[in-house]
Amino acid sequence: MVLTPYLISQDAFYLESYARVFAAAIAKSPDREAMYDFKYLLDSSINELKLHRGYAERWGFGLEIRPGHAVKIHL
Ligand SMILES: Cc1ncc(CN)c(N)n1
Repeated sequence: MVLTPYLISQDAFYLESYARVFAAAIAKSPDREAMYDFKYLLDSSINELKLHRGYAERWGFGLEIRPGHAVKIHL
């Protein structure tokens, strides 16, 4: 797969959405074990999002984009 600014931006939207869901899941976790599990997923999403930000900065494009059809149906 060729990484393009559009693909990276769309994936960043996907990752940010998942990160927000995992953050909400931490708040709603029934116990600490569940909190730890969701924190791991939150951290993983944020770390990947930072990689996307790195591409955006290096290649000179913004990550603020509206979700395309594929992302909308994926979420
Ligand atoms: C579509 C999609 N699915 C999964 C991941 C997590 N690597 C991602 N970045 N983008």
